[in-house]
Amino acid sequence: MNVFQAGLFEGKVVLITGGGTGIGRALALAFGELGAMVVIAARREGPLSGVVKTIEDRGGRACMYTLDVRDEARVEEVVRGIWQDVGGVDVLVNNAGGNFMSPAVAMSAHGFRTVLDINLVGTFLMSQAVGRRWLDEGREGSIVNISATNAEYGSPLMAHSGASKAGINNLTQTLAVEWGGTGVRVNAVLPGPVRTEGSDERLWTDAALVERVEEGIPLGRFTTPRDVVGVVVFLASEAGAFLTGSLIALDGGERLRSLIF
Ligand SMILES: CCCCC/C=C/C(=O)SCCNC(=O)CCNC(=O)[C@H](O)C(C)(C)COP(=O)(O)OP(=O)(O)OC[C@H]1O[C@@H](n2cnc3c(N)ncnc32)[C@H](O)[C@@H]1OP(=O)(O)O
Ligand SMILES: NC(=O)C1=CN([C@@H]2O[C@H](COP(=O)(O)OP(=O)(O)OC[C@H]3O[C@@H](n4cnc5c(N)ncnc54)[C@H](OP(=O)(O)O)[C@@H]3O)[C@@H](O)[C@H]2O)C=CC1
Repeated sequence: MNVFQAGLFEGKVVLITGGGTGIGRALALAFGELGAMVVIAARREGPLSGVVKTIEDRGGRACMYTLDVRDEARVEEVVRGIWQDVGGVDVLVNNAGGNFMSPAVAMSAHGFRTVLDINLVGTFLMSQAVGRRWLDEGREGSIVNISATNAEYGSPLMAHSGASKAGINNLTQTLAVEWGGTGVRVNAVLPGPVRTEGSDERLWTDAALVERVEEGIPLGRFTTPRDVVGVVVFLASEAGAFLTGSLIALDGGERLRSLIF
């Protein structure tokens, strides 16, 4: 992260959902190193407290809330608590997400809804709870949604995830238009495949599949959490001040692989 100025987010509060593991953890540690007050929120206390401790051990500031992004009442309670405890939020990263592999014909309606609820409805609820306060206070803010390249060109074995991420892309652009007048920016990053705790357990379990996918990526490797950090920090910073409604694919060209024959 040393391409970014030290103290870039000094005085700013950055709220990251799903900040206890994977991409969210990498984001939390990076924003902590850049001086932000980092607030992380997810269901499990264990991973969250580990990240808070690491940030504090490195001299940064952080706190945590347990919440399920599908629970509207709890989302409102947590966001109200954040406003009381640390004075508000400057950057919201909607990173919490769920996925599993299943052919569409075998997927239960509950399984489909579960992923839609976490990814799309959760992103809406968090954005609404934070955005309402920004609009009421005339306060500027930046939302970065973690989408995925499976939002585009179909999403075999991940019908729920692809549909939810396509919804996130559209929601990103709608909120960018509705809220732009008050200085609220809303953007999305679309990573390609990333190796993380959650995805290794649920998606990248087959070594042959991983190898095949990796071979098809023009830049020759999976996206890393560090790649995601660079783009999210850029979008949330002053360098991204004129970007809103942007959907940035971050996949080493993986989504274009079908163009090579
Ligand atoms: C280009 C690359 C594209 C990749 C894009 C995106 C990648 C990622 O998102 S990776 C992130 C992976 N991390 C996670 O998924 C972490 C969070 N995940 C979870 O908590 C669970 O996996 C969850 C999504 C299933 C949600 O958990 P929970 O709320 O506890 O839901 P249930 O366990 O009660 O299950 C609900 C429903 O879904 C069915 N189901 C769950 N897993 C599977 C599976 N592997 N195969 C088929 N069906 C599954 C489950 O059976 C329930 O349905 P019903 O049985 O009909 O009740
Ligand atoms: N890995 C990949 O290949 C890709 C991932 N992405 C996206 O990146 C984001 C992060 O995923 P990744 O780091 O890989 O996976 P992880 O499973 O490591 O992280 C997901 C995080 O979301 C939290 N979470 C899940 N469900 C909920 C919920 N209902 N309420 C609150 N928090 C929740 C989890 O914490 P807890 O269980 O404690 O709630 C966990 O910390 C997701 O949005 C994912 O879709 C996008 C493209 C590719």
